[in-house]
Amino acid sequence: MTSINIPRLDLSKYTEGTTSEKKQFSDDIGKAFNETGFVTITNHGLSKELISSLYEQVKAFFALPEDTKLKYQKVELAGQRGYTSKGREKAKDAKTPDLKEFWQTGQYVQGEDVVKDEYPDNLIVEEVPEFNVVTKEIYKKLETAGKSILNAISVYLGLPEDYFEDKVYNGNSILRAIHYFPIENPDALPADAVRAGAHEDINLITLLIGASADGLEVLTRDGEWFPIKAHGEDIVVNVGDMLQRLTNNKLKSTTHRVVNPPRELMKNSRYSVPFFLHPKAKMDLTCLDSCVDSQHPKAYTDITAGEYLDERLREIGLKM
Ligand SMILES: O=C(O)CCC(=O)C(=O)O
Ligand SMILES: [Fe+2]
Repeated sequence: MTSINIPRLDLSKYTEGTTSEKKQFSDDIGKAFNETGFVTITNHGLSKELISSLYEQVKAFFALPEDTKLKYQKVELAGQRGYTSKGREKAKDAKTPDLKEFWQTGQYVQGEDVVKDEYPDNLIVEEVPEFNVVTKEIYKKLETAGKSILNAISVYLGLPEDYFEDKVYNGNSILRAIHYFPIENPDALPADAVRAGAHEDINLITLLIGASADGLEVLTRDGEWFPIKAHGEDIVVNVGDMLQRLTNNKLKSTTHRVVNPPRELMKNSRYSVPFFLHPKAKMDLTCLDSCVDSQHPKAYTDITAGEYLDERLREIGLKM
């Protein structure tokens, strides 16, 4: 069996550490992103209490009657805000939709910014008022943690530490609360139906709360699936396709999936909350000069983040 290194890193060593601790963090996360594209993070600024309260509210939302949840489904927004019901999203090359339903919250735009008119408004769940409050707080805290991680990555890449700052300010990031719903009769499922089919994330980096429940697996370079084991409140952070593209494959966007539990546990729900950190649509994803040389010829055409996102949302069935 392949063993892969998914290091557990302390983010406070970067945000509050000495010069040498900061350097160490950049080196460690850079190396891990170069090899497998996954790390787990502690001291990320989200308290245990905040995370439990998030789960409480997420459970309360998904427990609402389907009719109520469907009030918040806006197909014309390609699932980018509000509710997406069962059976709508599938992994890029899959035939059968994932066994999940989810909710998406977008940016809370600060100040006067042209993106205010580009982004759809967030939807407010009237029936569960606290859900709106806690998802907003989680959005902001994960965005802050994500920005620190991008700073550390910039240092690793030899870029100015603030390279991503203006690109992700008021960026198009999405917080997604996912409910992998109970399956009462596993025999009735199509043979290829899974909680989340093998895929790569589209965005720059993903920060995931909820790794404590089993099921998340990454594909190793030897073609074996390797389960991610994280401690209770750890956050799993991985590289998405936008960062892989910008770095001309120096940082790896690794394929991952969520497998179904053993039959006897199919009746249990699984919840997870990924934050997909996106830049503004106008960010240029042209491969960085510093990542292109004769051993690493430029692997991608030039594209902006907005154009790339559009292309990808079509592939997963969310955009027509
Ligand atoms: O639910 C999980 O653990 C991972 C979900 C995921 O990979 C995704 O939504 O992109
Ligand atoms: Fe993912």
